[in-house]
Amino acid sequence: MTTDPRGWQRGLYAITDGVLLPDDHTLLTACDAALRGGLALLQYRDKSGDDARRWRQATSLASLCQDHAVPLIINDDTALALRLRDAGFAGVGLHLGQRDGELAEARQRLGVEALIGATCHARLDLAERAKAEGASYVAFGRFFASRTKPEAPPAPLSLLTEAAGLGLPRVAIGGIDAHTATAARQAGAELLASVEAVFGGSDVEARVRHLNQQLALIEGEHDVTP
Ligand SMILES: Cc1ncc(COP(=O)(O)OP(=O)(O)O)c(N)n1
Ligand SMILES: Cc1ncsc1CCOP(=O)(O)O
Ligand SMILES: [Mg+2]
Repeated sequence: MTTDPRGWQRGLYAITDGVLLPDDHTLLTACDAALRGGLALLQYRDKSGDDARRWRQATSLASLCQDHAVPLIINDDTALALRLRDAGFAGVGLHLGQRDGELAEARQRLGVEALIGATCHARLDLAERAKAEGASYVAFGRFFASRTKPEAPPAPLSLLTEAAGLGLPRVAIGGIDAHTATAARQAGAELLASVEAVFGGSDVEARVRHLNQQLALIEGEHDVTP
């Protein structure tokens, strides 16, 4: 699905935000720029509760992600992910928090191929349960101060190292930027999830390229951008 030879399991995971990207044009322009900069995954996270807006924006993003061969992950909403899949979009996945519905049921409804991620906060037991219920990746955090979700419970970086034995890609979230990404990656996170560092300023493509360069430096690679 993704053009990155390492697939969706490693790299930058951008998450949209209804405050930073308030209208369709801003959302689509910024996501297109982020995809050009090089993403492993893109998540549509919209808390508006406006079904028409959510369908309109999700279909546009699904089409964009398909063009870039990057999976689109739908936050919170199993029904929306299913509806997109049934409309013929490829590479549509789902991210569920602890209060967003049953992961096992979502896995059954979306099928074995779908990417489904789970929020595990600072708890390995939640990650083990998510794995047993069919999660494709487990997300921990927040690891650093976050203006997007300041109330998210804090987690220690050591948790990422402890979670290595799960054998699933580990996502680090919460205050991930070009500086903090280093520590999260070194602690073991394969995927670095970020809202503000990606979408919190102008020239989103340059911001993503800079983040990817930081990740490449950590790994001693020359470049991870496409
Ligand atoms: C990759 C990733 N990790 C964690 C979250 C947080 O999910 P959740 O706890 O359900 O909180 P909301 O995002 O729904 O506010 C996430 N969205 N993505
Ligand atoms: C959704 C979510 N869950 C835990 S922290 C967070 C927000 C991440 O946003 P930012 O990268 O701007 O800190
Ligand atoms: Mg949620």
